[in-house]
Amino acid sequence: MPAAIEVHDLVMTYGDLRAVDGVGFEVAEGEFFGILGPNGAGKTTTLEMVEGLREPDSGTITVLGEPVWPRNPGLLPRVGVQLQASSFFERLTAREQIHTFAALYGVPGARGDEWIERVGLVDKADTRVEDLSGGQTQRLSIACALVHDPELVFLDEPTAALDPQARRNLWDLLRGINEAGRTVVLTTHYMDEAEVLCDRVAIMDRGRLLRLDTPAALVEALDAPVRVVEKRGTLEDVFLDLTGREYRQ
Ligand SMILES: Nc1ncnc2c1ncn2[C@@H]1O[C@H](COP(=O)(O)OP(=O)(O)OP(=O)(O)O)[C@@H](O)[C@H]1O
Repeated sequence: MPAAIEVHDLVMTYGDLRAVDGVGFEVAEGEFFGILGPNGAGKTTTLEMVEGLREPDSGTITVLGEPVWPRNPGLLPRVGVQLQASSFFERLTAREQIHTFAALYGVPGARGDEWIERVGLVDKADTRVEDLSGGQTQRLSIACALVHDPELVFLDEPTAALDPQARRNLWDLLRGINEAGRTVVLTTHYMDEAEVLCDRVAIMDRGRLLRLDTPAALVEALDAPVRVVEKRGTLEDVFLDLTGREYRQ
């Protein structure tokens, strides 16, 4: 399968700090790829360089066969990036926000309405973005990243502020777009999320890539004693069984 992303020997320093220190990896087309690592590992910096938002000190990056730096406008319609809430247009409602994104990408506003529904924000469509909760804002930012049906999607901790209902719904949504052939790259702090969703994960720490493999192979290779507990489900499964999977406000 051709590579959607090729990264070689990426370096980014902030003063004395090597935030990203010789990172290299490939992501195949159609792959669901996760980047894991503790706070400050260099995940966001890596992602921003791969997205073409930040210029690396050194190293090369190719996305969908094209270089990402200097900024490559040809890639914009083919790639979706979940922006931080601070990048929203001020004083627009959720619907106006996503319609604006749709218009920028030249897709019909109706597509924005579909996405409002898919992320469970119909009741909040007429609410201004600054009055949305953290989880609602996050769902809107994901919808805005996907409204133009990009071939490749980047999501930075997409489920960080979400309740279990929204998290599971987002998992289903991301799995769906991946099964439809889209490449998905995300960072996460949730191991269960990485295990359930990702074909392969890269584990970073202190700017370096420590391991890269399928979740199963990484667990298999674990050279440490583990406590084996037979489980029928997780506490989260119980919680969702009791409280349902519908989006909450
Ligand atoms: N603009 C910047 N100026 C200076 N240092 C920075 C800057 N951006 C990031 N850093 C530092 O670079 C390191 C890597 O940060 P980065 O945000 O990439 O980590 P991360 O793995 O995404 O962390 P988290 O899980 O907390 O989001 C951190 O030590 C951070 O403090």
